[in-house]
Amino acid sequence: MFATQLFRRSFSSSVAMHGKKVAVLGAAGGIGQPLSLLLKLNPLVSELSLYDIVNTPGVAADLSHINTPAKVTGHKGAESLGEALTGSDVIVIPAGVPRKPGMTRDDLFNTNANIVKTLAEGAAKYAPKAHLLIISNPVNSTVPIVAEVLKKHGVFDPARLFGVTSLDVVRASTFVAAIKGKNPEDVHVHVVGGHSGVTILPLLSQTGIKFTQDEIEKLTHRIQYGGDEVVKAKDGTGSATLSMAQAGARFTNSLLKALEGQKGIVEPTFVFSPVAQKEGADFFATNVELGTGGVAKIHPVGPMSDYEQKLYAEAVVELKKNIAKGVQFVKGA
Ligand SMILES: NC(=O)C1=CN([C@@H]2O[C@H](COP(=O)(O)OP(=O)(O)OC[C@H]3O[C@@H](n4cnc5c(N)ncnc54)[C@H](O)[C@@H]3O)[C@@H](O)[C@H]2O)C=CC1
Ligand SMILES: O=C([O-])CC(=O)C(=O)O
Repeated sequence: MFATQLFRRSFSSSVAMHGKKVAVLGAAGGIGQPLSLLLKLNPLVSELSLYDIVNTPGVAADLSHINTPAKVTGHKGAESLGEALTGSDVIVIPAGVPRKPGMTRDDLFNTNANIVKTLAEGAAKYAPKAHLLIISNPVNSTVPIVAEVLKKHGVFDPARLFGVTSLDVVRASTFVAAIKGKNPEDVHVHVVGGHSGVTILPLLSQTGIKFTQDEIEKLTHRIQYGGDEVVKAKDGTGSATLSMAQAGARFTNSLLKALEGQKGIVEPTFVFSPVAQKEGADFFATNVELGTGGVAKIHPVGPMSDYEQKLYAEAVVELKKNIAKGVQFVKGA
């Protein structure tokens, strides 16, 4: 009870006037369950619709006993996707397989591309005005897949499609704070680019913190490959789930607050963006101001050191390939 109250206070100090319907697709999974728990505690959520191909009735029954206002419904199997999605304001997608040691995120493409495409088709049909938050990897390709599916259905609005890259920013704060003896909550790192390896570019030069070149190189590598630390430690049983659930709940909460009309909410996210379009990358993560219609203002990358400029060039080369692969998957089908 006390923990619940603490959680609720940390999300928002004011009680929602009108809540939103949030659907979680992949809700029975390693991310889906703790993410759904955190969303059940969020006072801005009036209805929580849990969809998966397995186990959602149990997850929904369990969460529904928590004494917060959000109404919880469970939907299992493809035939129930329509009822799960209809009326959704926000759809969060953590459906799909996670990595095992030795795999890259791109190795998940063959399985997850199909899963995400099917779910995007459902969203286009049953909730064409919803905001879509994509967690499923490889994010650099799954977000373009969703965009192409929505375009095919004539319902693509770039202001309502987000790749969730919040975990990179959460990790960057934690890792920088650890070596500088600071409170991680006080450390803000602008992480730009995409969500895999060299495409993750932490702009440590913008933090105002002094680093040696050795610290910069080690921290950059750790932030780029933070996901691998968890994959290795989980030793074949999956990748980050709990930290991802927290990061995903944080992003969803920020969006919900912006949809309710709160101003000045900025989150890093991978969106259809002009930032790197002249270099050929149509999607790019930078800080984005959120508003009542989703993306309100895309911030530029900002000043970069010579070292960061070199990494930026490497990131864009890889990102372009990942984006093209996603686009081709839908266009070539
Ligand atoms: N964006 C990010 O920063 C991060 C992304 N991820 C990615 O999130 C995804 C999920 O990871 P976990 O939750 O650990 O995996 P998991 O295997 O524990 O859960 C995935 C869930 O998706 C469900 N699912 C599979 N096919 C589905 C379909 N067609 N429709 C609906 N649900 C379906 C499964 O039944 C399962 O419950 C992975 O692709 C992983 O790489 C993981 C961590 C961070
Ligand atoms: O590493 C993975 O495969 C999962 C992920 O995206 C992350 O933890 O950042």
